[in-house]
Amino acid sequence: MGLRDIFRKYLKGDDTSSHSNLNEKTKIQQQQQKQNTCGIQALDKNAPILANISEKYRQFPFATRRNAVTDEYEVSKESLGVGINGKVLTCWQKETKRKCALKILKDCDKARREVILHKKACEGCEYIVRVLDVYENMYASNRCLLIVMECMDGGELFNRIRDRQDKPFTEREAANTILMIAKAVAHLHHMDMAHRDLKPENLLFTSTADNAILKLTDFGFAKEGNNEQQPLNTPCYTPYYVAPEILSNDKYDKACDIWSMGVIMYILLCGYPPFFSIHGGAISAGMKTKIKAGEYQFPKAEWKNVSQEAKSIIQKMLTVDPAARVTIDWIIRCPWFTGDIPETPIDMRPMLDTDTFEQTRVAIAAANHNQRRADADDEENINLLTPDKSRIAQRAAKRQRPTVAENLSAPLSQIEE
Ligand SMILES: Nc1ncnc2c1ncn2[C@@H]1O[C@H](COP(=O)(O)OP(=O)(O)OP(=O)(O)O)[C@@H](O)[C@H]1O
Repeated sequence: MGLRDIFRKYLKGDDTSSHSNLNEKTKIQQQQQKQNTCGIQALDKNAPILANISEKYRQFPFATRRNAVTDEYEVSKESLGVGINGKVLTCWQKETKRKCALKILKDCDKARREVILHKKACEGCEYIVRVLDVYENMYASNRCLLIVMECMDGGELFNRIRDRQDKPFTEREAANTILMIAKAVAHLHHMDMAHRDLKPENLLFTSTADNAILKLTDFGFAKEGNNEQQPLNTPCYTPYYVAPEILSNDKYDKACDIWSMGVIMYILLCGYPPFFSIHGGAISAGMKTKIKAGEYQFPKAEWKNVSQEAKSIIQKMLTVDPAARVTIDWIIRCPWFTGDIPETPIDMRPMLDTDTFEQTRVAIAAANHNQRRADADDEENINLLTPDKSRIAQRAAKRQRPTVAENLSAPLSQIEE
């Protein structure tokens, strides 16, 4: 049995937890529908600065609006996506009828940092989701920041590949996709910013058209400058994409984006991640060891038709020592992107298997939520769905059988072929 089949088997292996995860997701969505647009209110012009906002974030470096977002936008109940910070809703600009996306964050330092960095990053780069407006409003009795963004109608990276039935994904397309990600990351790194949460859920297509552009979003963990004496106490990560230096609690910044890109590139070329496991918690000790040692393989079954050049780029991206890892400028210059790339079809089904992939995301989000709540740094950024998500997290923590996410977290060496 090849690694692709093993990955597929373990994705599908845990029916009970899959169902409960699906139910939890439905519950989150129902709760969101209830909470949605009702109760968004203007913020009084003279409302005092929140006591918990630190000096650094008191002033936005751009104009925000304090009138209700509903003055200019029709806010729908339709949810475009579920993130750990809550909901992203569809809205329409009343004047232009333009479809947009609305992300609501409880106002606090972390939310302000996200908005400020996202707005700054999207200027001058077509590969980063545009922030159109920022409102300071009241919502569900909380002071909130409402980010109006361009609507990415093509959806998330893997969902688009999965939904495409007509032709298989190829190495040529993988190169085009990675190049768009690389251009977004290059823009950030050149402005001395690291994204630090690069994953397929944060990579969205403008539309479903063939020539759609892939753009990066979610600056919730982005960091500017080289202020390295203050790493997050408990780094947040999605197990598949986490860089070894984060697991070792070392300083981490731009180089961790390169590692995550390496993982995404690996998946795009074979259909399963370089590091996954079948036992233990959301990220098992065995999986951590493998990531820290940079131990992964290019099994012949899936990799024999992939170009040597692509493999070599992945190897350089997945270099354990962040100082020795290639930089984004090196990656951008690789001839692989522009050269004669094979049209080898890639079987993405294991990773993209419709339901299991969604359920895995929910389980990982729940596990991460647990971790984030333990981090005093993040404590104040409680999202508007906290009660529901806490329940999922508690349930995930108590569950005897491994969840789907947990299934994905055992080292490859533990898998017997
Ligand atoms: N501009 C947009 N257009 C369309 N869909 C979007 C847009 N922004 C976000 N989404 C959808 O909402 C989901 C959650 O958005 P986002 O990642 O910004 O939220 P989050 O709460 O910070 O998530 P995370 O759990 O990754 O930290 C995305 O994965 C995507 O599916």
